[in-house]
Amino acid sequence: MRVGCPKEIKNHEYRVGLTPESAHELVSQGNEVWIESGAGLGIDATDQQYMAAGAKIVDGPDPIFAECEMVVKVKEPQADERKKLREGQILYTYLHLAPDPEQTRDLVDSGVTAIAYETVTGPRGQLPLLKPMSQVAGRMSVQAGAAALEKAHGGRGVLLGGVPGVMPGKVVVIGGGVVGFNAAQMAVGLGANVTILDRDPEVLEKVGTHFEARASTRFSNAANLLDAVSGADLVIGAVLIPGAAAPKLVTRTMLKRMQKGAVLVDVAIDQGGCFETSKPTTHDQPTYVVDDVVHYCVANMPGAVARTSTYALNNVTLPHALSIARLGWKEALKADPHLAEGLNVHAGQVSYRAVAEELGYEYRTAADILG
Ligand SMILES: NC(=O)C1=CN([C@@H]2O[C@H](COP(=O)(O)OP(=O)(O)OC[C@H]3O[C@@H](n4cnc5c(N)ncnc54)[C@H](O)[C@@H]3O)[C@@H](O)[C@H]2O)C=CC1
Ligand SMILES: CC(=O)C(=O)O
Ligand SMILES: [Mg+2]
Repeated sequence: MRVGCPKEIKNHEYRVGLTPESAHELVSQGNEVWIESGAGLGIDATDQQYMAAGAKIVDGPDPIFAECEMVVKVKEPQADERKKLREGQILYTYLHLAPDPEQTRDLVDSGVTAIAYETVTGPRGQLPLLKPMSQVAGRMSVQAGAAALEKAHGGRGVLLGGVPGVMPGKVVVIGGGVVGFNAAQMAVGLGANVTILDRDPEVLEKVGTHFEARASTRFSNAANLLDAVSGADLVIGAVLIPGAAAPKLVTRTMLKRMQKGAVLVDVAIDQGGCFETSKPTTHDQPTYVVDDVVHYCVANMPGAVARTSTYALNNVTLPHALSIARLGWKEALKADPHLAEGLNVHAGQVSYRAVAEELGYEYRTAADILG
């Protein structure tokens, strides 16, 4: 198969869909790999390294979208990229369609076969292609929140770890999955006072057993959320209902009860965000203020630590890319029901239930498409 990898064009997105090592694996299994010149520069992977791996370097993204059977990326295709997608082409990348009606419409209109990293499942129902980026974003959320808490950045001037004789900051993590667990690890490590809320008793038990007295757990309902966020210095939004738009758990009314200069980091922003007042921001301008509360809502947090993130991402995306290239998308999805969960759009039809329901499309099951 001819597999192409364009340079990412989202704001401050330095990751790349294929590392030279991944390109080499694809080439050594008999595939052709086309890389846009400069695509790897964000991680210091040069065109020469890709050529040494057996890839062909092309100028600009157009040859890749025009001539490659599969396009491998990191972020959802931006409007300019979507215009270039073709019927029958395979797009393999993060999509986050439920909160994004424009992108969904363009993918449906293009006739592309779009496989979303974030909905591919693992044998125990986990999301293995989302996991490494959630680990990164969870860990980063505490760094981002700690910086935003500084007075010069609009925050209330609290050091999360405190100092001897002065109380530490209060960190509230909503959702104890991968992002939440990693955020809690960092916040606990800094010596903050940490509370994790989730509505899944098994998650509460796992997190409670792991952190023991170093963090508190609370069931997530409206009353407990209001109580927790109203006393918090930093609130991290880390909920997920796979493939669906995030529930708005912290309402505008709750926000008004928060402390002046408190910080919200909404990691769930790529699924629309779990605070009513969240809207996506970029690494260029990561924060804004509503009702005296600082909001950080960057939808591609891992892009800022592109070296760590690109390698962590390629570790989990490459095996499926290899099987799609070897078998073709249809046989690869038939052979692996977990990969089939990644099919979101095919030939003008939406094949992921939560996306179809959220955006009002007819839903056609992947099983039906695969025949
Ligand atoms: N902004 C960014 O750059 C990035 C964003 N993300 C996003 O972060 C979000 C979280 O991802 P993961 O941690 O991997 O998901 P996960 O599935 O591991 O964890 C989500 C947790 O939310 C909990 N939850 C669901 N409804 C809840 C509620 N009403 N109250 C409290 N908890 C609730 C679930 O029980 C689960 O434990 C996703 O939207 C993901 O796409 C991930 C990586 C990067
Ligand atoms: C998961 C995701 O959206 C990201 O890594 O940017
Ligand atoms: Mg994202």
